[in-house]
Amino acid sequence: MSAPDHRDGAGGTVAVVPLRDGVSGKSRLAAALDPAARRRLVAALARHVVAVLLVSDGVDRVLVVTADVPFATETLRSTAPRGVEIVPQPAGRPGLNAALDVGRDAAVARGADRLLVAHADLPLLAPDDVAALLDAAAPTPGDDARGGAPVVVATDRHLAGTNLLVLPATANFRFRFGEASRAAHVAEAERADLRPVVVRRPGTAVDLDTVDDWGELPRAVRDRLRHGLDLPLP
Ligand SMILES: Nc1nc2c(ncn2[C@@H]2O[C@H](COP(=O)(O)OP(=O)(O)OP(=O)(O)O)[C@@H](O)[C@H]2O)c(=O)[nH]1
Ligand SMILES: C=C(OP(=O)(O)O)C(=O)O
Repeated sequence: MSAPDHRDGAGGTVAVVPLRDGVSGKSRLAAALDPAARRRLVAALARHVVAVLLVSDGVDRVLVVTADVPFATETLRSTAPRGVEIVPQPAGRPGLNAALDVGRDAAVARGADRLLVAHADLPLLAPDDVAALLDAAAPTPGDDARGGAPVVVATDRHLAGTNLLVLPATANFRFRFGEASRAAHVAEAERADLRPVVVRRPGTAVDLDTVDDWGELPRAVRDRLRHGLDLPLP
């Protein structure tokens, strides 16, 4: 069952997508793609993730947090009319975890009761994946009495990182993206007395960081991303 639609009012589930600048991202792909191709790739991937979130049941709003507003604006030009909002990341708050704190503040200010953090580099993400994460989450954020877990961690294919994360918007939960973040987020949920569940599905587990990740993508997906072409929505 999908969450109620709060598009016209306060509350609901707000997706927060961190997006790095158009120059430095995807540095680990430098051996496979030149800077212009990496920029096209980052843009096409971000458009894909945002487009999936915008059509997913249960997602009420999409915020993209970035220090590079011109890049994000250009990247999302085709999706912006459909409701994505770009939130500037101040220069004094650098890094991924700080970006998410900025996004959380913005989401709470817009009345969010649940956050869905989604990285902008998930080429196989589909609306069914988003639905599965929200189904695994407690219907009332922070309350698992009616089934579902307050914190849902969607890990990567190595079971090491976190590609998406569902949590109550106002929970005392520190973002711990970086090395071994799957275990760090599970520990953080337990510290905050919020039951965590870890989910691993093909659409949520495949992120694009390394040359190995690039090589494992279906050829048709690689060809589109190399040229900055949008990925088809399933
Ligand atoms: N706003 C913001 N987003 C970030 C930052 N660092 C990473 N991201 C985003 O967080 C997600 C995961 O990024 P990573 O895979 O850790 O880093 P990356 O920049 O994509 O790639 P590498 O250069 O290889 O580390 C992607 O959506 C990035 O765009 C940051 O400092 N600020
Ligand atoms: C920062 C993370 O992602 P990535 O593996 O994309 O660097 C993480 O998993 O915590």
